[in-house]
Amino acid sequence: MASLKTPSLKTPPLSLSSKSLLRCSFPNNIRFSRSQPQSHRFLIVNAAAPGSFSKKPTIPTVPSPTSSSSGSSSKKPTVLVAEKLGEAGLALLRHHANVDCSYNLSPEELRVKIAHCDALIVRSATKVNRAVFESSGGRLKVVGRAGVGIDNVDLAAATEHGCLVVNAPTANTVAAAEHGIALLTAMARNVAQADASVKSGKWQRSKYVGVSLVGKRLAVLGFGKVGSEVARRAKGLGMHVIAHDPYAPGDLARVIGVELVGLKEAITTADFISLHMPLTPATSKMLNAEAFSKMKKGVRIVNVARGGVIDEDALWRALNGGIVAQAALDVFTEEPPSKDNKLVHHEKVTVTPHLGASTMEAQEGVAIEIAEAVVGALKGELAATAVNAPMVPAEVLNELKPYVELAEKLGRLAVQLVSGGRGVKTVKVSYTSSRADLDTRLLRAMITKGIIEPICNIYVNLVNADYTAKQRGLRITEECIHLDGSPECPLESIKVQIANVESKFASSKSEAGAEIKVEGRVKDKIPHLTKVGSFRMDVSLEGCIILCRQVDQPGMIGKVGSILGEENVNVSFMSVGRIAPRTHAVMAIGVDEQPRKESLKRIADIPFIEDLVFLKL
Ligand SMILES: NC(=O)C1=CN([C@@H]2O[C@H](COP(=O)(O)OP(=O)(O)OC[C@H]3O[C@@H](n4cnc5c(N)ncnc54)[C@H](O)[C@@H]3O)[C@@H](O)[C@H]2O)C=CC1
Ligand SMILES: O=C(O)C(=O)COP(=O)(O)O
Repeated sequence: MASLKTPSLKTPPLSLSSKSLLRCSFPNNIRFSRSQPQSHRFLIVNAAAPGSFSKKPTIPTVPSPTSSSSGSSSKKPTVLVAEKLGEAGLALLRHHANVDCSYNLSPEELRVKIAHCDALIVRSATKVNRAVFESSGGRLKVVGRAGVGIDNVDLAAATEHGCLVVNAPTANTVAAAEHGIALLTAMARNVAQADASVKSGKWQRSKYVGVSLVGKRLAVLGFGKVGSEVARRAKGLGMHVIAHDPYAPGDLARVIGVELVGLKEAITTADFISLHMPLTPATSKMLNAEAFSKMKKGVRIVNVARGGVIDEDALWRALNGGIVAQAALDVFTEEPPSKDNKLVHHEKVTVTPHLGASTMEAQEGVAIEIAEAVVGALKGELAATAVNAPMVPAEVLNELKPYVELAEKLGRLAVQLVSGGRGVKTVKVSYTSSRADLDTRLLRAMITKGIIEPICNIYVNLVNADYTAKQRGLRITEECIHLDGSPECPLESIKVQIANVESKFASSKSEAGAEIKVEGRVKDKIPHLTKVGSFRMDVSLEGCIILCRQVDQPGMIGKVGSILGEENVNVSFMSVGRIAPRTHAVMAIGVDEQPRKESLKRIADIPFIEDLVFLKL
């Protein structure tokens, strides 16, 4: 028995740093729950650069404006590396792309250069703002952030421009955690101040008496990759560690022996606070005057996250007012901080110049991680670390690949049946599946691509599909018709319906005449068209298709076939769908090349052919 239900869309959790920054919008009627482990997330971007390296899955895409098909250096994509990157990463990039290492570019120089680049790699110092995307003229396909924090990249602008943003979220975790611990211990024992004092010829042993860490309460704010590694190490130092993170998994905390608590409890009870959350609108100035006023007198603060999560003026006042005994800061709201920055010069503050990720090991690792992600994305392969697009697990992607092709082609066919391509606003997609947890994001994106690209000059990919649909007022609703059956096959069929439009092929409308309706399925991994309007057929979706409506009678196939033969048009398949014998039928003819207008007219003029349309796939 078939039952109707809205798809339950199981999507993996976002990279923790990206969770609150993801700005992809989805239609109102669909809710996404995120539940799969984050280690196997992948995304595909429609950048079609030449490919001869890995055999990872790709999806069929339209070539990007800069794509090429040969391996010659002039045809290779160009990658601008705007900040220092480890040699191993550069070597990997050079293998697949022309690499322009231009460091310390001014914003103007970056905007000029970017128009000639397919990818950009940055660290934390380069502001990749809207102007950068606008200056790229659509050529920029990938921004690689060689590190974790992506607060220096305008994700909304990237998404609107169909540009994928990837980061390197794992390679510098340990380095950042070690730096956090280094600052914690150095601060507690006044190492930096004492060092400067000795070097200036003094010997002030009583001035630099420190505080012990053992038995003290450390509150880790942001219990993600870095925060949890800091917690692990602090436990080793004998500290009592609590953590606050609204999204942290409780089981990881339990394993490490850390108690997850609310923000209030964390900041009011801690002797030490270590910050490890991303900078987002929600975390901006999270430690402000109000927060400081609630803290235990004499609290000590470490920040290896982002300067912006602290209200720096409020911290300065809290230091002077004796609430905060000491602070150790690796990061600042403005970097580098101005020469007269009050915090930098405060005697109770230890500072480093954003060194959290700066170990030899971390930089080599980050460079490789980002180079692989960027090269892969340029080739249309999977990106495990996309931060501005929905991500699909690799195994799901492999399985869905032929259905992804089917989805795009059905969208492309349906929109070509609309008179003048005008008035396409309401699209309903129905999936028939025995899977209760069918992930349709990729399919919906490709249907959107198929519908939008033939009618307007917009490049649509998985990154900007939902955004582009919304911009164009295109409302796509989805339903999943659940079948009892083997869940081996992810999808039985996909149906695309476009409502409230004129059709240039009347038979493509449903019985009620309200919507243009096309339906397809995958057979032997090949997408097939199985229904147009009320007419069943079975044609593989390759090349081009001629659809003819005729009065069903003997000899029609022969007549059409002869004309195509005379016109030297090669037929790849033919299929006739009819409601009942000798009534009306729709003939679908697959052709390898586009027939001349005159050839199509000769077919249309055959007696009893009532309607004809030519469709490109
Ligand atoms: N100083 C440096 O050189 C480095 C700095 N970082 C910074 O550290 C941050 C964290 O890095 P990872 O641990 O790798 O990222 P992550 O994504 O693994 O962890 C961030 C955690 O913060 C949590 N979070 C989000 N909003 C929060 C809130 N309002 N309150 C408390 N927790 C919240 C998230 O749920 C997540 O668990 C990065 O975003 C980056 O800004 C990272 C590496 C090096
Ligand atoms: O990975 C991060 O978030 C960092 O802050 C490291 O920044 P960097 O790449 O050293 O400029």
